[in-house]
Amino acid sequence: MRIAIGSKNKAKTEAVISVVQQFIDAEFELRAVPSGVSDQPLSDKETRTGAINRALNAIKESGADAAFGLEGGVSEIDGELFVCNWGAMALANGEIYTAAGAQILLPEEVAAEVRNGRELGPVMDDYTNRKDIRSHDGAVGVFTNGLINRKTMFEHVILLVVGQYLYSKRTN
Ligand SMILES: O=P(O)(O)OP(=O)(O)OP(=O)(O)OC[C@H]1O[C@@H](n2cnc3c(O)ncnc32)[C@H](O)[C@@H]1O
Repeated sequence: MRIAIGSKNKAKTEAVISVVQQFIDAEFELRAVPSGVSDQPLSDKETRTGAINRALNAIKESGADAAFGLEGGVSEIDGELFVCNWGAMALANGEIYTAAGAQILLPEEVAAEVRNGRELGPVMDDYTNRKDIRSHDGAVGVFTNGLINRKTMFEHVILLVVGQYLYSKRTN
């Protein structure tokens, strides 16, 4: 099966490849496609739409049999901001499977910058004094003391997505 991935971010591409290759005989190609949502999605709904758009755009650009999209964002609960993540798998026949990732609270110092219109990626780089956090630990890795990094969190999302795809293909 030819599978496209709608990003070149290593935390995303490595998560998709490491999980999917366990269950599907696949050749992968990476495509940096638009998400069709704002650079910093501000709700679960917008983040999920971004993941779906990335999967659909990757399939359209590549002509692959299936494609994955992963999107990070923030969502607000009772005035506090949580980092949120969504994944989608789109098939050439139009089927779409989606799942959400773990969510954890962002410290108010970080949340305030995002509310002021900055993207979480550069905010996290400034906060940690490190480069390209979004492609490695991610906010989830930083604020769990490295126990769950962004790749591991995305692996869980991909397991949830691929599991639904495999369930739909089961024969009783
Ligand atoms: O290369 P692409 O696939 O675009 O990956 P990205 O990390 O830049 O883009 P996302 O669409 O996943 O995330 C939207 C914004 O939120 C940031 N973001 C989301 N989750 C994050 C996390 O766990 N750590 C740091 N930044 C994060 C990200 O860097 C972007 O600025």
